[in-house]
Amino acid sequence: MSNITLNPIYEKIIDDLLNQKYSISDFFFSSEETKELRNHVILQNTQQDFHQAAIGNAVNEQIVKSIRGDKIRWIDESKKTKIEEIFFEKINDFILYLNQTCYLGIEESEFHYAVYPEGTFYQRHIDAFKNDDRRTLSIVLYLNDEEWNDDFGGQLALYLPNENGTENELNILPLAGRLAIFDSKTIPHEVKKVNKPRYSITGWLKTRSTTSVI
Ligand SMILES: O=C(O)CCC(=O)C(=O)O
Ligand SMILES: [Fe+2]
Repeated sequence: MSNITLNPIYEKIIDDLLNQKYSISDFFFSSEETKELRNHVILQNTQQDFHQAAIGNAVNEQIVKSIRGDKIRWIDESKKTKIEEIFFEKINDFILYLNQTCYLGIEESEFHYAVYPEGTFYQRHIDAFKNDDRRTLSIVLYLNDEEWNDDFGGQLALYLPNENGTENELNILPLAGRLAIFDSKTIPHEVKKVNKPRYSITGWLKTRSTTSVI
């Protein structure tokens, strides 16, 4: 650990994750980087490269839409553009830091762009799949414009368990450049209905599977 330079932004995220299983950071990416990623996602969306997001192996589109209405496009890290390269450089540096300081054993990551058209939402859920326990940390970077407020909806609601069995609902506004990170296996969450298009990059840091039989 001696050759790791202490990074205060990463340290704050790690402290939060250890103490409360989620962290909200407004300083991970610069406003310039956020703006470029935002322009990129808007341009791609106009080129209609996005498709209706699925849920597990559900096939009925009407049922899927009653649970989640976002449209997504997976990012291929091997074909990254200049701004995506900056995104992955920062994320991969953070993964290295997590592995070196917390021994998390992150071996893989996956990210997609997401657009929530007006009137859509994502009902309460947990990100880890029942038959695949590799998703460890969920990461969402919001790419909306600066003046997003409660009237626009689209809050990320985290449902945080209390010791007495009740839970607290924490509502997070999807502000430009805001990074939300939370435990993929234990934190139920939802995206409240949006009143105007909402843009983000969502992804997961994954460990080696502990359930698969080789
Ligand atoms: O966009 C968000 O705030 C959360 C998205 C989400 O929960 C998901 O894609 O699994
Ligand atoms: Fe989720």
